[in-house]
Amino acid sequence: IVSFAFETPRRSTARRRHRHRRHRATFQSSTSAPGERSQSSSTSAGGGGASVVVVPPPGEEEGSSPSLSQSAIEDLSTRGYAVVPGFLPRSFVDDLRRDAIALRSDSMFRRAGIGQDSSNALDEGVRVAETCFLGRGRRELSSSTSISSISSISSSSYAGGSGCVRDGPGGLHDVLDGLRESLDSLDPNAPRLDRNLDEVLYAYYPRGGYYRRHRDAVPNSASVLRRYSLLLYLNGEGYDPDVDGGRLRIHLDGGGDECPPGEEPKFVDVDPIGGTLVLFRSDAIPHEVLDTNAERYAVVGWYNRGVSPADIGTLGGAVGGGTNVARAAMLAVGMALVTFGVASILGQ
Ligand SMILES: O=C(O)CCC(=O)C(=O)O
Ligand SMILES: [Fe+2]
Repeated sequence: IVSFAFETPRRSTARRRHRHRRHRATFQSSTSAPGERSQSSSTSAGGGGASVVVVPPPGEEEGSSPSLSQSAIEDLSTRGYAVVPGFLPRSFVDDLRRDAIALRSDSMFRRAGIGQDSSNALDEGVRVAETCFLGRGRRELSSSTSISSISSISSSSYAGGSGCVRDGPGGLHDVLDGLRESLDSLDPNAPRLDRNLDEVLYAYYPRGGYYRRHRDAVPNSASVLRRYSLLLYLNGEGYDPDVDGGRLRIHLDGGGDECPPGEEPKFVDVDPIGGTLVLFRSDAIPHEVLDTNAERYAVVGWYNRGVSPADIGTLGGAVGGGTNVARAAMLAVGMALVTFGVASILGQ
């Protein structure tokens, strides 16, 4: 069993001063049982061995939009996932969490189904969570509570009216657009990610929440369009994964929704500390949210490839059986693209 630790930009001001430094974290031997982690680690691994470079990029400068470092891009292309602690500055994290809390108190969250399945079924054996789909400029998501609570606007470049921490300049959607551009640079030969098909939501796990092992993109469903999954944790400074649970477990055993028979479990656990970004390949990385002992907030998103004519049979079936309005809307956009813009879909 191996584990590793790197500095995280939480609590200690001494640590915060060093947050722009580059940290190389290397797996070390440890005697802990699978799933146990060292007290100080932000990420720990079970069963495997590898070297991980984590670069907290600058996010605190006024007016700058956090961007993906080259090493995170390399991690993503070589290992299929990247973890970036401190990607978002604390004030931004706090504003987004307040926005999510305000939207939840305005009843804009729904019990979450199992996202990658075309029926989007509710299954408490697999997942206990609530979600609120976010689209740029979705007007019904302009919570009055969320306007007054946004504190980072005065001290940074965010501007605009209600929901501006999402929709305003330098807000969430701008950050996510910037990440999409970085992801597009990963494989210049692959078709562009389709901005019209981005999916973004707030996710809330209550105490007693979880999301059992799954993949975000599975064949024969609309989720097949998902290329990259994104997680941005929004938990407050008091969130302590040793007590509050809710770690993200990234499975590296080569299996799909289950560990292959006879394989040793191999995984990395990520602390859902506010500001941490996780990106991974939606089809290749099974993962789960371990049981939560406290309320847990995150932005969850998917960057999708465009719809190709070959997809239409599969996706048509998915829309027919679907109850997920956002997914159906996404597919409607995709189908409209096929109808009206085949050339652009084929990249010609
Ligand atoms: O919140 C997390 O850490 C992961 C959530 C997830 O896997 C999902 O929403 O598909
Ligand atoms: Fe997932």
